[in-house]
Amino acid sequence: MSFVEYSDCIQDGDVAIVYLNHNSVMPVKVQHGAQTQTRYGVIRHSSDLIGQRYGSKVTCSKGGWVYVLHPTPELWTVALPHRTQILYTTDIATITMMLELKPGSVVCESGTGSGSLSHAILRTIAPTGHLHTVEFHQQRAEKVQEEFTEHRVAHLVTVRNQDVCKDGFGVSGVADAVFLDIPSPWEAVGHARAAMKRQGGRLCSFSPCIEQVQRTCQALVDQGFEEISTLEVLLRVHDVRTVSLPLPDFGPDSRTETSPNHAAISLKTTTAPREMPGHTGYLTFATKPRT
Ligand SMILES: C[S@@+](CC[C@H](N)C(=O)[O-])C[C@H]1O[C@@H](n2cnc3c(N)ncnc32)[C@H](O)[C@@H]1O
Repeated sequence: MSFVEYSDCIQDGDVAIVYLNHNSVMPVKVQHGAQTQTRYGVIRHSSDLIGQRYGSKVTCSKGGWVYVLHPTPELWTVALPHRTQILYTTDIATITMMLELKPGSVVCESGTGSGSLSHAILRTIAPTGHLHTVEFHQQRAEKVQEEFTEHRVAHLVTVRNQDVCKDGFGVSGVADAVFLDIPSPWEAVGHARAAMKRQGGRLCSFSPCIEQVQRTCQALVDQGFEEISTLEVLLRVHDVRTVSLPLPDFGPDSRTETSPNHAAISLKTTTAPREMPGHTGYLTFATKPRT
């Protein structure tokens, strides 16, 4: 098992994702002799997990069942232990596309936080890219390093425990893309520029408040970035429902003298929610031109 390579069967030492229902998934470190308690009863790792195929339905001791899934960055995002606010897949998908990430990309990120975005970046840039991620909170930096090792992606990432606004990313002239998710990104824009390749690259900054965006955009202009644009990604989930619509009434038919038609038809359609309490943050993108 690795977050960047698929395996068929569950092995001792893997991190598997136990799916209880759509709103409840949990990561499990698979170990010979260990047990995991769920609301459906106990899962015994040696007999229930090791050697089974990923995707199997496993019956727990109380008779209820769960699915055991191969980890992916998307499942990790909904299962990971939170140490901070995290980015979710709707924003992550847009960030990946707009930063033009691909296998082989070199990326700088700060702060690492709980590593939600980092895992998605690693899957995209594998097998030849590298992520330099900077986190100034020591325990968070250590915990995420431990997780990268358990998820077998540590060879693709360097974690630095330092203040990105004071000390930068620890590399210069190597990054194709930079991502910032810190309270004062404008203080890190100069370091971001220094970390990027001479031939240019893309930058993204995530901020919940528009005042942060304004200060970041000003810093981007001052540092010579171009194509600066800010967007917000809102997910609109449509409800499928059956509606009844009256057939159009064009008046009496003069030839047959029949009365107007008051019939209705019933059909399936979708409706968007009237309100979307979906604000996560603003994504500001910019391009560093070739120097
Ligand atoms: C909101 S979290 C990042 C979440 C992350 N994007 C994820 O998806 O899990 C912000 C992180 O930035 C770190 N941070 C804030 N200011 C920083 C700085 N100047 N240098 C390095 N890390 C910083 C915080 O300690 C925190 O862990």
